Order: sequence, then structure tokens, then C-alpha cells
Amino acid sequence: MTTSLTEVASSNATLRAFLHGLPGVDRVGADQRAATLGTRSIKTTAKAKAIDLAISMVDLTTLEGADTPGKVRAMCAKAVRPDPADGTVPSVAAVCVYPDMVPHAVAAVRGSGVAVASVATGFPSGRTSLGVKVEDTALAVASGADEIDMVIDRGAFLAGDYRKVYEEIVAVKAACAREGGTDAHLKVILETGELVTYDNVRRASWLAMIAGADFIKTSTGKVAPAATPPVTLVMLEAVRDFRAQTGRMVGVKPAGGIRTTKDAIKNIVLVNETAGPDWLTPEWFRLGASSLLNDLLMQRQKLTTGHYAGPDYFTLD
Ligand SMILES: O=C[C@H](O)COP(=O)(O)O
Repeated sequence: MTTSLTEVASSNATLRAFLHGLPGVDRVGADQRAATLGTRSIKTTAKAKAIDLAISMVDLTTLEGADTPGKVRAMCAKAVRPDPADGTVPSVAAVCVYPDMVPHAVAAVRGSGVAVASVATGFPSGRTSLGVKVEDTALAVASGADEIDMVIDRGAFLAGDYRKVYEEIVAVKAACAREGGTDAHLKVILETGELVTYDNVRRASWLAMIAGADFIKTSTGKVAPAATPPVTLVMLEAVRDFRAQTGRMVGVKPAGGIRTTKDAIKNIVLVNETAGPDWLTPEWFRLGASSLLNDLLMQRQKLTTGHYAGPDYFTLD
């Protein structure tokens, strides 16, 4: 963080002045640009590459009260080897689970290169004390999570208590530290569907990055609208501008409602045209999704063989 951004975070008043001093988002312009980029067509060879890139960027997710160790293990097997009959299909980037499922996921993906992400901090609402949020994070990290997906306190943000949101992110980031090992990466979920305006999405993005987020993520998947293209566009602009100002790169993860290959490719075009090609790797861009992978696999097979596999070919997401 540059000295000036350290000063920005020193009080709620300085944070407020900075965040409200950011240029406003032209809502019509953002909607239009996202829509235009979404209609870009891609040639067949580029499409095949884009599908494999999208598969490698997926955070394959299950976040249900009814999740079981068996369901998590099956999802992990699919994450490591999405199509058991075709070894050329890349693994996904990560699996994403609740904290109590982390040990099962860690055991299931061991040695594969697939990371384990855990939601934490009273996901999805975040309506609990800071102590509980930190404990929740520490549990997931101690269980072996490589990545933590935290939620911000949207109530505090909307009430203008930016310093509270900042302090929580800083505390959760500290709980991601692992003695004698690599710290867990912190993804900060803004829950953009509750932030009301694109200006707030831009402000929350900057707030999270100033507080130390490694990634900013749109949504929990539990609130609609979730990862809409204009919201992702605004967040991609924020990471681009943050790097220009500080030299630090922050990743972006749209999540929630991304179900089709078309959606995934739209996102890849958005990244390329907004933040730029440096972000076009799983290190800097993820697609959080529970049921996108099968469509990517079906479209991939169609491109390779000229026909779709039967409906029973791929295991259920
Ligand atoms: O973080 C990922 C989301 O929870 C997934 O949402 P989805 O079920 O709409 O794909």
C-alpha cells in the first residue's frame, strides 16, 4: 500500500472522503459497454482455448446446508479430473466449500494442484461478531484451506461505517496467516446485489483492496442479482486503476448465476478488454460457480467431436 492509501485508512472520515472522491460510475455507459462486449463473437479455435481457460479458472462450489463429506469428495474428484474419459481437460482452479468441509476437500484434492477455498466470516450474511468471524477463518485455515472467501459487513458499508468494514478485512487477513507456511489468499465478497449502486460497487472494491484483499469477489451466490457483467466490469476497472496507483495486482472473482459457456466467455472478453490480458490466468481471475462446469465440458466436446455427448455422459454438478 502506498503511504497515501495508508493515510486514507486512518479514520472513517478519511476513508469516506477518499471513497466518495472516486469518479462516479456512468451507469448507462457501464451497462452499454458490458452489453457490447458480451456480443463479441469468437472464432472456433479461440473458442476452444477460451473454454479450457474458463475450466482452469472455475472455483467449483458447493455451499449448501445439506452438503456431506461424500458430496464434497465427489465434487473434488470432478474438480481434479473434470472428464475422466479425456485427460486433456484441465483441472479447475479450486473447490469452494464451507469451513467444516475443508478437511474432506483437502484430503480429496491432495497432490492435484487444485486449491481448497473456504467461505468464512458467518457466510453468507456476515451477521455475527468480529471474534466469531476471525475464529471461523482461523478454523478453515488450520484445516488446510488455501483461500478464504469472506463477506463484508454490508450493513456497516451502507451505513457509511467504512472504517468498520476496513478493520474487519484487516483482522480476517491476519487470521489467514499460516506460521511456517504460505498464508491463505483472501477473497473479499462485496455482495454487490445488496450494494444498490455501481458507485457503491466501485467504493467497496477500493475499500477491500486498501484493506489488503488479494481478490475481490462479486457475490455469495445467495443474493440476486449476483455476477452481472456491468458489476464485473466496474470491479475490473477498479483492480486496473488500483494497480496503476499502487503497483499491486488484485484478482477478480465473479460468482453466482454463471451457468453457461456463453456467460464464461463473456467474462473472459470483459477481463481482456477492461483489466487487460495480465488478468487472464487462474492466478488473477476466477469464475465462482456450482453448475457451469458441465456446460463447459459439453461445449468442449461439441467442438472436439462435432456432437454433444448424451445427457448422462457427465456426472451431475
Ligand atoms: O461462490 C460461488 C457461488 O456460490 C456459486 O453460485 P451459483 O450456485 O449460482 O453458481
